[in-house]
Amino acid sequence: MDTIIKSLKFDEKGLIPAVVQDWKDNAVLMVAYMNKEAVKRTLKTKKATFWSRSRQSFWVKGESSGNIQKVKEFYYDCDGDCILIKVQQIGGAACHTGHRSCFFTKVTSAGNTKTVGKKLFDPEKVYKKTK
Ligand SMILES: N=c1c2ncn([C@@H]3O[C@H](COP(=O)(O)OP(=O)(O)OP(=O)(O)O)[C@@H](O)[C@H]3O)c2ncn1[C@@H]1O[C@H](COP(=O)(O)O)[C@@H](O)[C@H]1O
Ligand SMILES: [Mg+2]
Ligand SMILES: [Zn+2]
Repeated sequence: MDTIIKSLKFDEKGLIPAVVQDWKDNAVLMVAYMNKEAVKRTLKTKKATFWSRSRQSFWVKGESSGNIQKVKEFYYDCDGDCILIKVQQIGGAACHTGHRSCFFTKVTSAGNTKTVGKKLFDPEKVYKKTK
């Protein structure tokens, strides 16, 4: 565990980005940040755990929606400044908007934006209390 932590480069705020991919079809689901403790918790519990910059707290993805991410594989890149986890996405959708992936806004070649894919759940219903 400590060897892994030492191989990772955390930024000046103690964070490292983590790309989350679906373990079956490699769809890119979301990007979030981990600190050292979030990396440790993710490896130990096999549940994707991040540091939420907006909430300044640990965030076990799915803690309120139930859409947890079971970690199947854990990678870091050549220079240790980015994590890649392959997960089994419980509930099918990673994004809090109800989309499967956070990357549902496509910039077209003409320079416009287009929403890709459909919502798999209604966030109003899944996240009962509003932020
Ligand atoms: N559920 C999500 C969620 N799922 C995916 N993402 C994406 O994960 C990234 C990190 O989100 P955060 O705002 O938590 O953290 P951050 O990026 O460090 O902070 P910001 O600077 O973006 O505000 C963003 O790109 C989001 O699009 C989510 N971001 C926030 N949430 C919120 O997290 C809470 C718990 O949700 P569950 O984990 O699904 O139970 C709810 O309040 C949700 O609204
Ligand atoms: Mg963000
Ligand atoms: Zn999202």
